Amino acid sequence: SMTSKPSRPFTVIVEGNIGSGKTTFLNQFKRMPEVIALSEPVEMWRNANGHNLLDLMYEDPTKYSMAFQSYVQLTMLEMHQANFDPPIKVMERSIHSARHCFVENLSNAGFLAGVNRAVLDEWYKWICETQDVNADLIVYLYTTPETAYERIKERNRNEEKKISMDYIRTLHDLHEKFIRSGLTKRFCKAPVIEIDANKDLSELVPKFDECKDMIMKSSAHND
Ligand SMILES: Cc1cc2cn([C@H]3C[C@H](O)[C@@H](CO)O3)c(=O)nc2[nH]1
Repeated sequence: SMTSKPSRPFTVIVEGNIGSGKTTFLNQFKRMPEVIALSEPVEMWRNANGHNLLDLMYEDPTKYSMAFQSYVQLTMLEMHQANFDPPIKVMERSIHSARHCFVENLSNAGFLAGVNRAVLDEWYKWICETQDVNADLIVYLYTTPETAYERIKERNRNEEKKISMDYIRTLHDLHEKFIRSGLTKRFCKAPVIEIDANKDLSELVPKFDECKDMIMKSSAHND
């Protein structure tokens, strides 16, 4: 009989604060043929039709938060809908952390007026109701705000020069709430896999390998 191909690959979403080690985690999967690892589309945000929306947002969040988060929502939806052949897709962040961590933060900070937040929210609700933006596993890379901030300063990404410790602490709290409030159950039934990504990289890789094994086992289960 025809086996009905699942509408999407076994989907893993990697969530975590800025500087929590997501890129390092994703790179572990880039070598595996049965996995397609999709990094956050930062390059698209840096060049949206010639505009560096990421830089504009950090330079003048009041003026550009709406344009930036609206474009993030579109690019994240494209990532959710990207269905390649490999049976497993690992995504860096999601349309969900965009809404519940970053949009929430900009709104709380007063950079996103109520009307803008309402429009973003209407799009988000419609997308969740009509598109398949669900996941099979969520991996949460836990760090302290201090560790995250240290790594951001080390990595020294140009647009992130102005990031303050307060911003990272607030984002940390929003990620903790997003992950631990049960909100993720709306788009992923499985329990969140948490990795203590506070360690330095050498201790982290064995943890990544352990997590990779769990992902491979769960996805095999899924077929
Ligand atoms: C989904 C989502 C990711 C994301 C990243 N960012 C920022 C945080 C980092 O400085 C940079 C790359 O993650 O983009 C943001 O402001 N809003 C976002 N929303």
